[in-house]
Amino acid sequence: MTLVAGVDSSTQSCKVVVLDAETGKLVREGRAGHPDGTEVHPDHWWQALSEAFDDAGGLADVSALSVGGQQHGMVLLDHAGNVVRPALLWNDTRSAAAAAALTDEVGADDFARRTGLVPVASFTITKIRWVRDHEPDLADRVAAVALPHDWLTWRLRGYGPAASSPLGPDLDQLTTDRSDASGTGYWSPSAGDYDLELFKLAFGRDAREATGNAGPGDSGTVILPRVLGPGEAAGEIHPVCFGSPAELPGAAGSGTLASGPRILLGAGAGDNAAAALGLGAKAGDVVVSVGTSGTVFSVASQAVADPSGTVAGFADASGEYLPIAVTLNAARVLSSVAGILGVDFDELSRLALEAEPGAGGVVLVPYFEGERTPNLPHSKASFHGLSIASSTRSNLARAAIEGMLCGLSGGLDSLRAQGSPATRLLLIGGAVQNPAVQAIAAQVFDLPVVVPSPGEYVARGAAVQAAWAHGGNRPAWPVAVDAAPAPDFHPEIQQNYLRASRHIDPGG
Ligand SMILES: Nc1ncnc2c1ncn2[C@@H]1O[C@H](COP(=O)(O)OP(=O)(O)O)[C@@H](O)[C@H]1O
Ligand SMILES: O=C(CO)[C@@H](O)[C@H](O)COP(=O)(O)O
Repeated sequence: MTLVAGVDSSTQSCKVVVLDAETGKLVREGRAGHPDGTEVHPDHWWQALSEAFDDAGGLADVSALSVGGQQHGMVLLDHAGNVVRPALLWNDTRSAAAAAALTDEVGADDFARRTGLVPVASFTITKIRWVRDHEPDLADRVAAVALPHDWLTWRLRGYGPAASSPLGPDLDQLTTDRSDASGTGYWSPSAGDYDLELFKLAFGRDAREATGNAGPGDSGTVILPRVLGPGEAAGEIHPVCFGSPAELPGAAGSGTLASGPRILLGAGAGDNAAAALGLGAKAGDVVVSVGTSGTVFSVASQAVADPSGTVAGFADASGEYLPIAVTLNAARVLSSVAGILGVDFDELSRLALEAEPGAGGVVLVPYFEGERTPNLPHSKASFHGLSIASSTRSNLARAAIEGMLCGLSGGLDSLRAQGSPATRLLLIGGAVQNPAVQAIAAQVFDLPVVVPSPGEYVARGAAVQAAWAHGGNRPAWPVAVDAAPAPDFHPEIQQNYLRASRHIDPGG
């Protein structure tokens, strides 16, 4: 049996799946946690990756692997391959003013036409502008800008700081893929190329794409990862990328990596594009993921440019496009409200299902972390419609789930407005295991809802890339369905939510 592996280096944790390349059947899996916060040193991801490999029983029998990961996180490297500062993640909103400035300088229409995006604080381009303006000494040291999956792939191939990597700091070996490049704000899905003018506008320095050939760096020019195509390989895992076998962090799994056969490394992908691959999403499928972020996306044959910025026009990992709307407030809304109520997730679910659709008029606009769609980075969460009679624990629990899903339902409407056909909705992500989330999704979305069997679909999509790079063809593994809650659309839930949203204080 040929085995392939996929990684999801996500916001809260690192997950690894090992699958049968022929059938896509799960053979074993592992995971390790990431630290909290919107600013994280990439070394934590590296450590978690090593632990997750160990937890998954090592990679000795694996033929190929690929890395999916959280998008947009800014990893800055100097000439010696050192990380210049902790990465600013997709949910770090400090660059909101930089986003507004870049939008003013270029114009929303032109930005959308050139990159498929209108800047919000999540996108990498706003983060490099923030560093230019707030940390100029660090900005001067920057020799390359990468994303989380790019950096992990580079490290797995054996590159990194001289003291802690077998092959040293060759920045020209950095790679990425079109799905993750399309979330930077300086890569064009329609042109299939970097927009180096935009990079220079944001960071004040020239940039060029990595060549893949070792050579002397050109001192002032910033290197951007070489963009690999679908099915392409980035290289191979270096047998001692985690250090010499004796120094490995967690001997068993990493030790087998050091002594095992060569492992091909796929291109990797942004997590949402990887999930689309893992689900085998087709035209008409709309994927809703409820993890740290809330995302609603579909696979499209044409690049999307929405000058309102509601839909981001990413590229996907199969050669097509991935229109997407993303909220900052998803699974953590449920943990926050469960914390307020002093209950666990099971009890939150029981309470929410006890209340009537519409939660007795109680609405939670859940902007605990500010918001990205709509672009309200400084806003805060607020409950609306509370009366003595309606202020019950059940209504508060239901309002949390309804509010979280209504943000995504607005995204679905915007995807449709951009031309995405929508015939069914596939529900994935950690919070979807909550029965109330599944049942309430069937009331908030006006589409048949399908819940694929529980699984790490981002990691699975990365494994699709690994199998594709290894065997030369994209595998078509089946996806089992776990549940299909009966359609029970209640339009008043969204109407009440929209009414309450009009009263939001933008803050700032
Ligand atoms: N039964 C549940 N009910 C609600 N939320 C849950 C439940 N199980 C897990 N979660 C939440 O799902 C999130 C993890 O989902 P995941 O998709 O792995 O996130 P990410 O990919 O962003 O790291 C956590 O915030 C966790 O609290
Ligand atoms: O910002 C985006 C996509 O644009 C997020 O989807 C991140 O990619 C993080 O994903 P999770 O870790 O929440 O899965």
